[in-house]
Amino acid sequence: QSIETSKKKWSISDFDIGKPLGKGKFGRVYLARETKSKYIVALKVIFKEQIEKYRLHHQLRREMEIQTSLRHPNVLRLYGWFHDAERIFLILEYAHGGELYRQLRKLGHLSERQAATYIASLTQALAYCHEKDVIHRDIKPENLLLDHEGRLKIADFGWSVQSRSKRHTMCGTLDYLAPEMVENKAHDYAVDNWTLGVLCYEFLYGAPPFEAESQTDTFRRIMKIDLSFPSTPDVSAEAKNLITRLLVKDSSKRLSLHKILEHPWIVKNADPMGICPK
Ligand SMILES: CC(=O)NC[C@@H]1CCN(c2c(Cl)cnc3[nH]c(-c4cn(C)nc4C)nc23)C1
Repeated sequence: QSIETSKKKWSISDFDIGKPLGKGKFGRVYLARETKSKYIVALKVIFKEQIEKYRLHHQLRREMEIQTSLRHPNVLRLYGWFHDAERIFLILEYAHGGELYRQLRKLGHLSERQAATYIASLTQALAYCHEKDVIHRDIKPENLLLDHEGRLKIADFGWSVQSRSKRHTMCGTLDYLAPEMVENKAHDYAVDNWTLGVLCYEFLYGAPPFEAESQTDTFRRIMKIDLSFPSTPDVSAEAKNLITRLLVKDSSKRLSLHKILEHPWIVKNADPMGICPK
């Protein structure tokens, strides 16, 4: 039985539980090994009474349906799930490299090649998700993991929606919210394009573009598109051009995912294998 076969009825006795890896939105995540195959996974444990208390059934079910259906090298796999009396267990792909966030904090900011490689990977993953009518809406460094080769993996679809229609619900921290979400207006796929602009800026400068002391000030800066580029680190004009063409208030005027992949800065700097050699 490989971990990939979905027919198998898994249970907690099929796994040796290892160290805690951190906490996701609804519960904790542990390193775990499937006893027979010795396959390493991340096991996300969610307490049913937490889900009931916050009435997050539909959201959790949606996260599971979405993540199970997605197959992309830059999207963390959900292999399957099982439950017991009080807990739900998600059997997730284990990303050996950990959270991209930690690498960003450690390095301060990334090189243009590394940043372009991650943005290209994210763009390809989002293009794939949008083809499957999935808007992630919560792409931020904490939800980005790295595999053993340094390849980016989007995790945590807790806030994503399967939708054709426009969406209205608030979510995520403010720094990454597009104007139409900040204004709680109907929004569509283009929110993810905006977020790519925010992330590209943060990868290159080490902080998001509209960071401010208070949420109110961040709101204001987003609504005004109050974008400025520090003089250090020295960032190429092409990188600034891409960021400027994504952080556009009118969502219909943002650079499309396909146009991002053709942008000179991406073409010149992104590593085609999604792994930026050190
Ligand atoms: C996106 C998200 O759900 N973040 C919260 C959970 C924290 C650990 N989660 C992991 C998930 Cl869901 C999958 N793989 C992981 N690998 C790691 C990790 C590896 N190292 C060396 N350090 C860490 C940490 N963590 C995970 C996800």
